[in-house]
Parts: sequence; structure tokens; C-alpha cells
Amino acid sequence: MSTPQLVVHRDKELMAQAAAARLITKVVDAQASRGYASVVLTGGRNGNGLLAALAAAPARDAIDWGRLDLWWGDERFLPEGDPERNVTQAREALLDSVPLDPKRVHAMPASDGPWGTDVDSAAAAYAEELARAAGPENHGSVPTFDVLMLGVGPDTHVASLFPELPAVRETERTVVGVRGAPKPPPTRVTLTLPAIRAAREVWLLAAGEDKARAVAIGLSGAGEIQAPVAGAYGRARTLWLLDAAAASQLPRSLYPPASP
Ligand SMILES: O=C(O)[C@H](O)[C@@H](O)[C@H](O)[C@H](O)COP(=O)(O)O
Repeated sequence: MSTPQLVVHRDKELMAQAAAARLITKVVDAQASRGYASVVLTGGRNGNGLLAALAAAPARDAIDWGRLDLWWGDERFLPEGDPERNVTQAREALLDSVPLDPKRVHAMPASDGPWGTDVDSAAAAYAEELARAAGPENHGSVPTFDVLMLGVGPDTHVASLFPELPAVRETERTVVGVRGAPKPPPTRVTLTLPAIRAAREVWLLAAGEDKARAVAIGLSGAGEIQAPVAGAYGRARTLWLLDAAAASQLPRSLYPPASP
């Protein structure tokens, strides 16, 4: 378990731009050393804000888009092309404007796909897709993602792991179906905490006053069943990328020191 590191930016626009710059460097470095990179995308405003900032960054062309695997942390279980699907929003923000290899874009199943509305079978199929991509060095059933990004909900949820619901208690399966989610739509597919923790780096993105309490709880030693964000950490690094409003309720002991 890696100790959380905090980076606090002036506002959400700067946070998105700085996170996009950080992501470009990470992907370029991974591709230079290993030949390819893998990134897990998140839904929500902050995740999409980062993708839009990435689309606008001239340095984006440093990425070899054809050697980048994209996965999702969660998905709203809706028909293909629905504007509320995380993949639809990601396509609009960035994916449609860069030369990705379609075989490396691993969208989560839609509710009108081969498994129809059976969300458990859809989740199991995504787990198999992850297992196929995992190499022997991954000694597990998901690849070691270079970067896994997660938005943070005001109730401390990450991906579609909501406080106290069965999905956040899952210890074996890597992907599960969710029913009765408090954030619409109620039916979703999500990576579980064990899958999230297989990532080299986990980046938690939160901006705005309405996230301040969740951020403070997540960084104050809360249990992961009550506060799922507390269970989201990477093997090598856990990075909280915040704007000043989201950091405003952090205990003084955690807030980065002021300059001398
Ligand atoms: O499908 C979703 O809605 C998400 O993946 C969800 O986990 C999201 O990331 C958070 O709710 C934060 O969303 P915002 O960044 O919009 O606040």
C-alpha cells in the first residue's frame, strides 16, 4: 500500500491541465521503456475535464496512441451510444480525435450488447477480457495498469463502489455488476477494490467544495466499506489531485506545508 501524496491546484481548470500534462509524461515514459502503456479512465466531470484538457494539449502528439490500452473503472449500464455512458463521454472529450487502435479500447459492455440486460454476465465478460490481457508477470487476473484514474463522489464513492453496497465488499472478483446505485443510473458495472489496487499508480481526482468532506474523510483513516475512496491505492503510488476547494477541509497535518 502506497502512502497518499497530495497535489493541490488553484482551481479545477488548472488541475485538469496539470493532470493531463502528468498523464502525457507517464504514458510517454511507459511506452519508451516497455513499448506500450495502459490507462484506466473514469467517468464524471473531473475525468472528462482531464480528457478535454488532454485533447487541447499540444504535447498530446508525443503519445503513440496506437500503443495505448484504455480500460474503464466503471460504466453506467445503458445502451451503446447513450450520452450518459462514460465511454460515450470519453469519446466526445478525446478518444474520437486521436488515432487509437480500436482493439486496445476496452469499453465496458452496454445493456444492449451480447449479454443484454444481464449485468452480472456483462461484468464477468469484462473480467475475462482483463484476465486475457494480464501477463504472467501480473500474478493475478488484471494487467498492471500504469495509471488508474478515479473521480471521487461527495459520498466518498469511487468508480461504482458506493458506501456499504455489496460491490465494495468484494474480495475475489475483479469486476462486478451493481444494482441500486444511489447515483443514477442505478445499474452499473465496476472494477472492485482488488482490481483497482493492481494498478501501479492510482490518481484520485476531486474538485469543488462539494468534495471537501469526502476528501477529508478519505485521507483521515476511514474504513473502505464506509468510505470506498479510502481503499483506492496503487502499488507504487497513490496521488490525490485536488483543487483548493476540494482540499479545504483537510486536517492541517495533511495539507502541504506553506512556502517559508
Ligand atoms: O460513472 C460515474 O459517475 C463515475 O465513474 C463516478 O465514480 C464519478 O467518477 C464520481 O461520481 C465523480 O464524478 P464527478 O467528477 O462528476 O464529480
